[in-house]
Amino acid sequence: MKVNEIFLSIQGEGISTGYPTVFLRLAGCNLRCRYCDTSYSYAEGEEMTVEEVFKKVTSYGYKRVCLTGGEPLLQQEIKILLAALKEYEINIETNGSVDICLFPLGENHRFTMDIKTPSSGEADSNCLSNFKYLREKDEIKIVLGDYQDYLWARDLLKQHYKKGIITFSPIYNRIDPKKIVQWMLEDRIDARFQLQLHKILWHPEARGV
Ligand SMILES: C[S@@+](CC[C@H](N)C(=O)[O-])C[C@H]1O[C@@H](n2cnc3c(N)ncnc32)[C@H](O)[C@@H]1O
Ligand SMILES: Nc1nc2[nH]cc(C(=O)O)c2c(=O)[nH]1
Ligand code: SF4
Ligand SMILES: [Mg+2]
Repeated sequence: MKVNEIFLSIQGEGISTGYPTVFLRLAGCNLRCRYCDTSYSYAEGEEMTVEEVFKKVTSYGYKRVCLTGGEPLLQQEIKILLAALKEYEINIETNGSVDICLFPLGENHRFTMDIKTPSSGEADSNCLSNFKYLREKDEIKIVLGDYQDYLWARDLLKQHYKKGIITFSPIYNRIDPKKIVQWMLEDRIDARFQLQLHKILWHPEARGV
């Protein structure tokens, strides 16, 4: 597996925000979101065997893992890793462009699937058939840069949403986060608003946190 970084921090995003979590960031991505805060993961990485990754991830003594990147679903070996970590609570941050039905998940594992909005420049990459494979416990994450993105996302959800926990969040430093809250409440949207907690606690460009 090509690994960009492995570190222990607290989960800064999504429904497990605040819990100690081991982060496994795989290298390489098939998209180029304009706002991407992790472009250092596109090329930088070290080849590690699944056994080496397993050893490192389990060495921290926490049973909560965030598998991210780059795009983690581009590396087939994650299937072996997920099987080895079947008792671990794992969320897989995926960009929504990869067919998730090729990665059936166990009870303790869930997807956090982005829907790429127009501001990302990658809205044509969304694999919309993924909506039918998401379960109640999976997350659908929508990162917004402006009102156009919000309207676009609201309409897309109306058409395609089936199951899963929806979160809205801002592109960091691009939009006043309060505006998103205001739009959600005006439209009586029953979704979760979130900020990237790690960027509040540490420098927004800090790595390994
Ligand atoms: C770096 S990506 C890696 C996983 C996968 N490639 C994806 O896009 O979901 C992890 C999460 O960070 C979010 N993200 C990246 N840059 C961001 C930024 N500048 N502001 C807010 N969220 C950002 C992405 O939308 C995604 O939900
Ligand atoms: N603390 C912390 N929480 C995170 N949740 C998702 C992250 C990611 O980069 O995918 C991330 C990250 O980079 N740091
Ligand atoms: S898909 Fe994720 S890692 Fe890839 S460019 Fe977009 S935000 Fe960055
Ligand atoms: Mg991040």
